[in-house]
Amino acid sequence: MSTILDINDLSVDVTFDKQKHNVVNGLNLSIKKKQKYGVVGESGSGKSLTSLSILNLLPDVLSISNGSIMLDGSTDLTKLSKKEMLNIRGNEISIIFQEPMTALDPLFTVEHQISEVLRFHGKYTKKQMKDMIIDMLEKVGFAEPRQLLKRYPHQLSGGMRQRVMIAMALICKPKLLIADEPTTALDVTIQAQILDLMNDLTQDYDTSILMITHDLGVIAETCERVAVMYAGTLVEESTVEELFDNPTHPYSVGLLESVQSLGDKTKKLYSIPGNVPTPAELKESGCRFASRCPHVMDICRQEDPPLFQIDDDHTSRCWLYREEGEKSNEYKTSNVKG
Ligand SMILES: Nc1ncnc2c1ncn2[C@@H]1O[C@H](COP(=O)(O)OP(=O)(O)OP(=O)(O)O)[C@@H](O)[C@H]1O
Repeated sequence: MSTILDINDLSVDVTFDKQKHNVVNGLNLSIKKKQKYGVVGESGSGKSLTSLSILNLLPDVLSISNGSIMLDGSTDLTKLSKKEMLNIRGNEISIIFQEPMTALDPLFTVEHQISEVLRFHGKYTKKQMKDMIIDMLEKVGFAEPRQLLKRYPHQLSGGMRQRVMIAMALICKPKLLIADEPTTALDVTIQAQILDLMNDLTQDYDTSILMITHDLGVIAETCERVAVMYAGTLVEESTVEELFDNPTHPYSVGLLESVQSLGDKTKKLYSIPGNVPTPAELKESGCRFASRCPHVMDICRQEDPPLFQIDDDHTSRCWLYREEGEKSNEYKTSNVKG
């Protein structure tokens, strides 16, 4: 399978009090065509900044300090101007946010907002646009799409608004859909419907998904591969099945434990002690998880762990796996994607 998005050694910095602090650190991710790829981590792990970097939507205080983001092997998105990026957004890459009201304009009808996307990216007559919009609204599950055309966002429920967002995001059949916490604001029953819908439609359109979430349940439901992020670094990467069966990084183990304890009423609710360090709290070197890790060793506080190869398809940024990394002959930081 060829690659649709290749993030290479991406670093993002934030500037405050005239100082630069690192918030995404040497990130490597590769999403294949038609693949559903998840990025999971607690609040503050750098997930959203990764998706905003892809779309050149970083706020002014944040900037990409290193790396490239290749779309379809040929276009480095970090090199595009805001204007050039407008042609990519909505057409080749679309994004759905947690709260559709941030993306939908309260002043315009559903029909107007979806036609804007079509007007920007194609040359269609009014009649063609209307037909395409009705067809798309039907695909996202509206039984009476014509009745929806003249409605305003505030006249819709949260689930309906998210369906409209999905219609807007997919109407140009993008190569990649970034879904940033797309169901977090919705009721559990609606969540499942929206995830199913995204799964089905992206399959029909051969669209890859980058799913950004703090919720491992969402990853299990929708994704094939997963990257676990912590304080701006990728700490573990594998298939979703492998992460659930054989998590290696102590942070991933903690995340999984907190999900499992949710489902087991006999167990006390588990949460990983402590918080993700803020950019200003990060140490110069050493593992970023060291202060919360139950297995912390001296080396963890001194040296940045590289990504160790656990097996062919599984990497983990933890000194506990140094031996496995050496055995598999991959313990060369220059050789491993990190
Ligand atoms: N506009 C901003 N100004 C300053 N710092 C920021 C800004 N946005 C994010 N950060 C910092 O960057 C780090 C990563 O933020 P990011 O939003 O990517 O995390 P996240 O994993 O997506 O969490 P969340 O789910 O809460 O959005 C955080 O430590 C945050 O403090």
